[in-house]
Amino acid sequence: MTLRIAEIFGPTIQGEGALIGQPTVFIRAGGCDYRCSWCDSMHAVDSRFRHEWLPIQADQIMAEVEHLSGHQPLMVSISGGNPAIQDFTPVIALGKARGYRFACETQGSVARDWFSDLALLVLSPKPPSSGQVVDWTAFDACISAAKGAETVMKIVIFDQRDLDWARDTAARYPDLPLYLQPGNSETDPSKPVDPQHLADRMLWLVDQTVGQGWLRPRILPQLHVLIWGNKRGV
Ligand SMILES: C[S@@+](CC[C@H](N)C(=O)[O-])C[C@H]1O[C@@H](n2cnc3c(N)ncnc32)[C@H](O)[C@@H]1O
Ligand SMILES: Nc1nc2[nH]cc(C(=O)O)c2c(=O)[nH]1
Ligand code: SF4
Ligand SMILES: [Mg+2]
Repeated sequence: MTLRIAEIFGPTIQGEGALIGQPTVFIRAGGCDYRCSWCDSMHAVDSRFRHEWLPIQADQIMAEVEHLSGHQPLMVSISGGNPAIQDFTPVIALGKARGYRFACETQGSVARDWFSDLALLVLSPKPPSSGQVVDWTAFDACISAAKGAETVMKIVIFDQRDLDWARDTAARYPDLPLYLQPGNSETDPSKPVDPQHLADRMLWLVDQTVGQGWLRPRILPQLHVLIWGNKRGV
């Protein structure tokens, strides 16, 4: 069975959320059931890039991960696109047998049995600014599919409306650790990011959460964007 993979890269550091700073290899699956207006990974979403998504077998994927990591087991993040539209069971089984651990980033629109094989499931429901509408039944099915696997929620915030939405969403899931990250409005890899702009976005988000007495979320920037801008494969 083959999977459609847009890119495999690393080791780099996890730039977002619960595992920020942790050495990680990324497997970016090709294809997504969403079209977020601000998606920073359209090369793994838009079918215009489909010819770049290699059909590749699970053992070839793990061979590349092992090659990149010098055969040192580490955290592997399965992202995309939406990796949940494909079956990563064999990749995770091969990797775990060799000591690798797996995290997955998904928007929570498709539940998979293999979520329970993960060390961490990152569910990132999409706020109004994305232009997408969350199917909460599917989202709840993702939480159930994770079974015992650690599950966190990470929400991207562009504006006040997103923040109000995140507060309501967080209240529905009082037991999920919650991460907020400011949205990056410049996703063109050929354009530089302005570090002061990113800092200003963080400042606004901290002011509007912690500053207003909402102390539940952890608020983190995209560390990889601070380091490498919108460069691909980092
Ligand atoms: C590219 S997505 C791929 C995984 C999955 N489709 C999802 O959205 O969770 C990985 C993470 O990047 C976030 N993301 C995408 N575009 C972004 C942007 N412009 N600014 C900040 N975060 C962004 C997503 O919300 C998600 O948490
Ligand atoms: N360094 C780094 N950290 C990340 N965290 C989530 C990413 C993603 O695109 O899923 C990502 C990515 O592309 N690079
Ligand atoms: S769900 Fe994720 S990969 Fe798909 S369009 Fe939205 S941000 Fe991009
Ligand atoms: Mg990314």
